[in-house]
Amino acid sequence: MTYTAIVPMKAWDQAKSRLHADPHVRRTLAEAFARDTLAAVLACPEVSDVVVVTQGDLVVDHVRAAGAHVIQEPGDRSLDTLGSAIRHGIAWAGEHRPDVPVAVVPSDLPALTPDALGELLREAATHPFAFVADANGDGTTILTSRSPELMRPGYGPGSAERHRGLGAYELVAPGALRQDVDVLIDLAAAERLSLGPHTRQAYADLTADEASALSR
Ligand SMILES: Nc1nc2c(ncn2[C@@H]2O[C@H](COP(=O)(O)OP(=O)(O)OP(=O)(O)O)[C@@H](O)[C@H]2O)c(=O)[nH]1
Ligand SMILES: C=C(OP(=O)(O)O)C(=O)O
Repeated sequence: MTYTAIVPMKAWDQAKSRLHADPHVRRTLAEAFARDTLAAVLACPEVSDVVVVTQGDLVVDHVRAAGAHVIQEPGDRSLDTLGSAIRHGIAWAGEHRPDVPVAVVPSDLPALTPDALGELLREAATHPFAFVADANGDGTTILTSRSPELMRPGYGPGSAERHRGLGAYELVAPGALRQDVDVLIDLAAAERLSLGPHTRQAYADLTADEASALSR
């Protein structure tokens, strides 16, 4: 069973505001999380197409070179920007791969690995609609459905409860699939699990001043 993966990816200079870091550090980390997440999704044997939805020009160049499809979000979007980005991805899947299962994979999972994702997607395929709660338990990382038509994204604060309410089955998943990075403490938790190579390098490359400002 293969999947269409939909990866929402904010422009790197706009992403990860809750890290409360210097703009250069924030952008560098956001880019590294996104590159590691995308590399893991592209290398996952259960994924046949990867669709990245973004407004970022640099993201577009990287994503095309990496071998994924790109959907550029229109500028005039509703307030629910993550939801509308995902809906663009679902529309692509509905048009091009209507009978293929779908997985939404946010681009802030730097500990994600192709094998862990593959195992999860095989388990998810036994449920019409399913989700993975984030490491805190209140949010959602990965959301899956057996077809684009069955996908009901409810991302945003408190989304685990919302996805349960929408009938999604809660998948048991290892930390690598649950550890999104929203705030600094999440980065330390992802490091304990094992960071992807881009994030490991970006973290190691922080100057002593940047690292100490980040942890303050
Ligand atoms: N294409 C697109 N992706 C988004 C949008 N909002 C969030 N995302 C992506 O969805 C994932 C989960 O979103 P968040 O955890 O809120 O990440 P974020 O918006 O970068 O972080 P904050 O600025 O701290 O809210 C991240 O990988 C983001 O890149 C959006 O408006 N458009
Ligand atoms: C988008 C979500 O949350 P966060 O921004 O906290 O990752 C979510 O969990 O649905």
